[in-house]
Amino acid sequence: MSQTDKKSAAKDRITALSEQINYHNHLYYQEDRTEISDFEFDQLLEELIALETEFPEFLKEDSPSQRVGGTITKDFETVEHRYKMLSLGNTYSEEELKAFDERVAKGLGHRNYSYFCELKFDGVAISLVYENGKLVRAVTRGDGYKGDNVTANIKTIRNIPLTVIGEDIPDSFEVRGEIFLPRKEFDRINQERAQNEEALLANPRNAASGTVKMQDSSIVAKRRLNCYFYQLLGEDLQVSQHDEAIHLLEKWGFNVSPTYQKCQDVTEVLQYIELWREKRFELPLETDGVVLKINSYDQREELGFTAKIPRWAIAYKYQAESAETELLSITYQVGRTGAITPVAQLKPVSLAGTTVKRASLHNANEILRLDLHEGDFVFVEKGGEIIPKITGVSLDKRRSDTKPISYITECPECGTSLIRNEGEAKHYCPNAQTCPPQALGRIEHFTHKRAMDIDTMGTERIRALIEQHLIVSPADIYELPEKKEQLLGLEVNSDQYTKSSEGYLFVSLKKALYAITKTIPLAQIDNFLAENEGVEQRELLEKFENYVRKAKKNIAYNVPVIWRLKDALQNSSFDHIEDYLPVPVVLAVIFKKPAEDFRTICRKENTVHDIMLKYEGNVDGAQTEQINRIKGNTFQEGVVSNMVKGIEESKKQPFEKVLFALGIRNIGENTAQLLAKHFKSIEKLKAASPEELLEINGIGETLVTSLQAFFQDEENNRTIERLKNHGLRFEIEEKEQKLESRSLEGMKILASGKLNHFKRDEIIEVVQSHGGTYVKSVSKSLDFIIEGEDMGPSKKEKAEKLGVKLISEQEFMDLIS
Ligand SMILES: NC(=O)c1ccc[n+]([C@@H]2O[C@H](COP(=O)([O-])OP(=O)(O)OC[C@H]3O[C@@H](n4cnc5c(N)ncnc54)[C@H](O)[C@@H]3O)[C@@H](O)[C@H]2O)c1
Ligand SMILES: [Zn+2]
Repeated sequence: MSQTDKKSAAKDRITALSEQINYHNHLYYQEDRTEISDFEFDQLLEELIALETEFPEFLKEDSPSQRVGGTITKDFETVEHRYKMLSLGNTYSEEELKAFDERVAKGLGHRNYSYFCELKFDGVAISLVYENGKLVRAVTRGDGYKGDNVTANIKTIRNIPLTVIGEDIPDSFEVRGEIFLPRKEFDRINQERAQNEEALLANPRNAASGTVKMQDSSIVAKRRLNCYFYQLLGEDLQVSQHDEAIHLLEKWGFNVSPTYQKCQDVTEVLQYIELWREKRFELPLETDGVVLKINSYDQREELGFTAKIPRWAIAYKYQAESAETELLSITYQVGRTGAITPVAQLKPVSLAGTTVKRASLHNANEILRLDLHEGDFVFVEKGGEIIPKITGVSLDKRRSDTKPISYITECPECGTSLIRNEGEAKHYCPNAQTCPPQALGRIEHFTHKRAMDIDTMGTERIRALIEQHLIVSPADIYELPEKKEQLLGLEVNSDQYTKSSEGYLFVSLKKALYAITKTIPLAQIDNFLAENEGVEQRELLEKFENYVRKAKKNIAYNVPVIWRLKDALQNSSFDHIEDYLPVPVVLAVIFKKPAEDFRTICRKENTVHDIMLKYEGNVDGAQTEQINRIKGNTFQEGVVSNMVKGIEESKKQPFEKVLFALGIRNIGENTAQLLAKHFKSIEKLKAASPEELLEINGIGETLVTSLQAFFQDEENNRTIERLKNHGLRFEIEEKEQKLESRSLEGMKILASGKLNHFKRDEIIEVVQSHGGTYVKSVSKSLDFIIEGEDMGPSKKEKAEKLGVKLISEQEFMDLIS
């Protein structure tokens, strides 16, 4: 290549890299998500810096190599930093770390310096400004020069000192640290989100960053953020070394992670790095490396800064562990809202101490982005995420004849054509009424403690009833008592099943091996599988054969059975899912027939019980026994009568609970109560005009639309009719309407903060039983607010602004007594 060609190629590459880096910076800092790993990101940046160094004429002032990646948002007040908040240089290798040390030695002209090592906490940088001992401002890093004023949010973090007391506190100083979401808290939030079928938070860092930038401080307060501090800045600080500053921070009550260590030279630094490589996973938060800083402030000054980073510090980043493995197939999960999530089924591979067999793929876009083909070899990585993710495809290993993965078009649970709304990443199954996971969501809501309260129908049981076509609509529940006979013997536990993308039923390897073999107890099979966790299926079956021979477990019968299983697997074209076997293959072994014979009856069925109902061939006694061993637990007499009792009991639930149980969109518990009290019967509610509805405080347009849509659907009206015939209450009983007093008549009231004498729900009832109306948000129309402990500052401010009176809990009690 000629010099000019090389130059123009470099120029193009610089432009392309800058664009890419800006794009990923935007995702990372503005949208709190990532599409590539930090390592990949840092490689792009490194390549850019190398090119810009070789061709300085192409270095632009606004190049991402010259700027801190974050920006300021328009949602918060912008504040200028007194001291710039810089980024850190980073490296992933020991050589580069040593090279850094050489640069330091050269810069200072001697080796008489020490390092201070800290872990690199993976959160969000924050600057706290204190004046006269009081926290006056908390600002994000932003673009390094200016950041967002997020003081109200930061004040909700419990261990951040709002006031610093002690001797010699400087009039003004600044403290910097990292806000983070503790791993435990992150897990808790995600568990809650999973239960509510909300999108999961991807990793603790993004979650912390998103939380700090929330507009509502009361939500921030609910997420227990925490903070570690690692820097003190100011004019007349009586310290000349970083370790002294850290000790001062500790003394003043700032949360400092006790993981720091002073190191005399780079060898000690490397030991520190090794010490924490694994141990850091025991810490309560995510860390992604080590930061080493020159301890002496004078020496720091001598070394100075580049445009973006200090020359006296560097971050050593631990590389996320990555592994390569084969993509076996893709399965699709259907959520309770109908959302489809693809899951990559992988050949087991060991990664960061665990065996990985599955990776999340999020949605169809992710599959396109990765350009996944059938049978690809993929790279999996376990970063801060809970579920491993696929970071790329090994193109060298791709066979020439493979097809790109084609996304499913039908729901694997019910066969309905999937839809995808414009602008949304996920596909949905629109069959809300009868698609099993969606029906499950509706019925779980119906039986919930706060609705019909049928606690004898837990999720597993409901799922079993739906999957075996005994219920789809809530009204079907009340017909179960007449079907006692059918209930006995139904399969309950369906965790043992899964489905392939084509809708074929798969059963766990454990159950399958148990069913096809003789005289090997389930517990022993379980043990065998646990000991061979991570062994790929084909090899696993070899091992199982050896196990049978060695343990002398009916070799004459069992070994040929294992051969038949291997043959049947080899000759069938079903997807491959680790830990599971296709049911047609298992049936083929049991009935000594080709798996093809079972193909059709095993599609779109949820249990072996159902499949056998469709099977027309002969079944002898031994085979029946084998089939029964595949099945999960079954409904027994005690369970059935218990369930029936719970169902009968639920008929006594008051109208407001029934109304809530119907699951009308946007109608929560309180609204149901409000509507029930106001209209007193479902007929009157149904007949109400939009105007009538809107007159009720707390009822808005959205609710009116939801109600109309609900009653327009004939299916819903049929359900109501059926429920009525079963004796459920669709009107208020006289005694429910009795009032305790009229002392709050006509008043609109809200309680905020924690009350000492009433629970959340109780206060609503108390207000209503004295003739008042409980209102959920602060507005001008309120008569007063009962101020509890820790009432949110933003709510209080709003109330004051609107001139709404605040009264204490005691004053309220006086009012009603
Ligand atoms: N994957 C992506 O798409 C993507 C995109 C942009 C950035 N990134 C990653 O994010 C990082 C962005 O770099 P950056 O500019 O935010 O700098 P940085 O995160 O690499 O380093 C500076 C920051 O480290 C933090 N830090 C944590 N512990 C510290 C300690 N003990 N002492 C001092 N500082 C500490 C501070 O918040 C400081 O602002 C890079 O590592 C990059 O890989 C990834
Ligand atoms: Zn469906």
